Amino acid sequence: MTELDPHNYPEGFKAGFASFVGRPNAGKSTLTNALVGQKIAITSSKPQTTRHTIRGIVHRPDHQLVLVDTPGLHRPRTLLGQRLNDLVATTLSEVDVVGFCTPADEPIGPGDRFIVEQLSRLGRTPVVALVTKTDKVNHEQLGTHLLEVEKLGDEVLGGQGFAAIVPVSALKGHQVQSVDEVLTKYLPDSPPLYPAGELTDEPEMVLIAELIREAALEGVRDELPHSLAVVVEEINAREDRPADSPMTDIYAFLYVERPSQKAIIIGKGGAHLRGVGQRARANIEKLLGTKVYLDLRVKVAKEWQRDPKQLGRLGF
Ligand SMILES: Nc1nc2c(ncn2[C@@H]2O[C@H](COP(=O)(O)OP(=O)(O)OP(=O)(O)O)[C@@H](O)[C@H]2O)c(=O)[nH]1
Repeated sequence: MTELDPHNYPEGFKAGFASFVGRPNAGKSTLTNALVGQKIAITSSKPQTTRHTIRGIVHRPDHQLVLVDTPGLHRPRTLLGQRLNDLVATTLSEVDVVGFCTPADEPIGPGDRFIVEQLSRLGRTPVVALVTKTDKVNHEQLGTHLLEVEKLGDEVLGGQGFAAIVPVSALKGHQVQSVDEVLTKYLPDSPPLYPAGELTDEPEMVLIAELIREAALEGVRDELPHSLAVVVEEINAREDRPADSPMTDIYAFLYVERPSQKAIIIGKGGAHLRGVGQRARANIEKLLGTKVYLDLRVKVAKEWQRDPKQLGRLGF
């Protein structure tokens, strides 16, 4: 990685913000990770795991692209859904370019149209279509999908349609570079916005909560898809540790809506919760680079998805 000093950067340097939107599961987090080159956003095979705006930062010698990973844009159903959509709208009005992600292996549907309609209200912000997961289709299918995407852009975005259409496979690393180049075209001339080496500005607490939530949902997603919230209460560096072997103590609560869900999270004889602790700890140790002691408590918070006070307390 090239060291960049905010006061001393190459002439013509560009820096700015981009955001990926698309239906749940469209591949936004995976693309963010592929661009940044390290696991930052949380990916999963089930929709709507990304609740927070997590930024990945792409550092290159001549530009810096700050990615804002938004939750799946969708029609609001619960209050939580409404908050997510507000978050998406606020985020999108502040970025330099939007990447609309649509998976190559799924037909363009009403969900895509709904999202592009929302994007058409953004005014001057350019929208680039990113056709994701191209490794899952053959050339012919890809061609058909690209034409459909073009048609959608022309119909909904008016005269110009999408600013560009780029096929990409984040999983195979195919065309990831092109996505970076196309998005960078729309960034303003600017000094670097973040120091080199910084990959995300999301507070550690939120990243850790996401890692615990991801571990907790493993194996029980069908039973608890949206009923789980994780709050990290405390992160402390353990005192009296040798300098070459630091340890971090982390205390977190897992909130579910019903006692039956608490039983699922804890599992028979505590087996599920033990597994959650082990999986989450391994990932948190990678994130922090220290050994971790993880204390997890499960609590029932009824109907938290619909209660504004609870939502505020849980950080939404
Ligand atoms: N084959 C293939 N699978 C992919 C690719 N990109 C993402 N996926 C898979 O698609 C699923 C969803 O990917 P995510 O990156 O979590 O999707 P997302 O849009 O961030 O999802 P939400 O957080 O629900 O909005 C995961 O199982 C990924 O492994 C790709 O390029 N090729």
